[in-house]
Amino acid sequence: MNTKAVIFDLDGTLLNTLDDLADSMNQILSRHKLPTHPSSAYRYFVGNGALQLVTRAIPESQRNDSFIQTCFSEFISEYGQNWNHKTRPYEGIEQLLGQLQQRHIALTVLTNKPHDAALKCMAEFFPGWNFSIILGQRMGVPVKPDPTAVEEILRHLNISHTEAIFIGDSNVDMETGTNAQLQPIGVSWGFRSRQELESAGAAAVIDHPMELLDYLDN
Ligand SMILES: O=C(O)COP(=O)(O)O
Repeated sequence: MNTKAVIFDLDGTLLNTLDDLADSMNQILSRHKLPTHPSSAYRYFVGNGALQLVTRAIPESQRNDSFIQTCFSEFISEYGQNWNHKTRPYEGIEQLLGQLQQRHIALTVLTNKPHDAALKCMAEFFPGWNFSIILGQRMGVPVKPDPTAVEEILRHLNISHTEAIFIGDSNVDMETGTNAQLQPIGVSWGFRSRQELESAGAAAVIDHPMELLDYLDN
C-alpha cells in the first residue's frame, strides 16, 4: 500500500476518554435526580457526537427536545471541567505515531467530539506530535459516518482516497471509512467489540497500535 496519511478516530482509539465522559454526564443526571450509568454503558453512548451521548444517557421517558438541550449545555460545561482528569493515551499509541512520522505518513484526526474539545485534548495529550489536521464536530458539517469531513482531510493533504486509511474503534468509524472509500481498520482496545467492527466492514482489526505497521507493510 502507498499510504500517505492515517486518519485516526479520537475517543476509544487514541485516547481513553471514557471515565471523564461518564463522570461528566453522571453529574448532570444526578443533578436532575435521574439514574446514573456505569462507565461501561458509556461505551455505547459515545460515537455519534455529544448530543447523542446526552440523549442516550437520559431515560427514554424524559427525552424531549428542551430537556435534551438543557442537559447538553450542562454536559458541555461539565465536561469542560473534567476532560483531562482520567483521560490518557492508550499504551503503544506514541510508539506508533513515532513510527508513522519516521515514514513521513501524515497524522490526522477525525472525531465526532465537539471541535474545541478535540483540539484541547490533542494539545494536552499529544503536544509533541505534528498532526496535519484535526477535525471535530463543527456546526454545519455532518458527523461521521458521513464522508464529508474525510474528503476535507484528503483535499487538505492533496491525496486520494487510496492513499489514506481510517482507523477507529466503532461501527461509525468503519462505516465512515467505507463511505469515503478508504480502508477501515478497527482497533480492539477501544470502546466496542471486534465483532461489531467486523460486521461494520473492518478490513482488519488490530489488537495493539504497532500492528498497524504490519498492515501498512503488506
Ligand atoms: O461521539 C463522540 O463524542 C466522539 O466519538 P469519536 O471520537 O469516537 O468520534
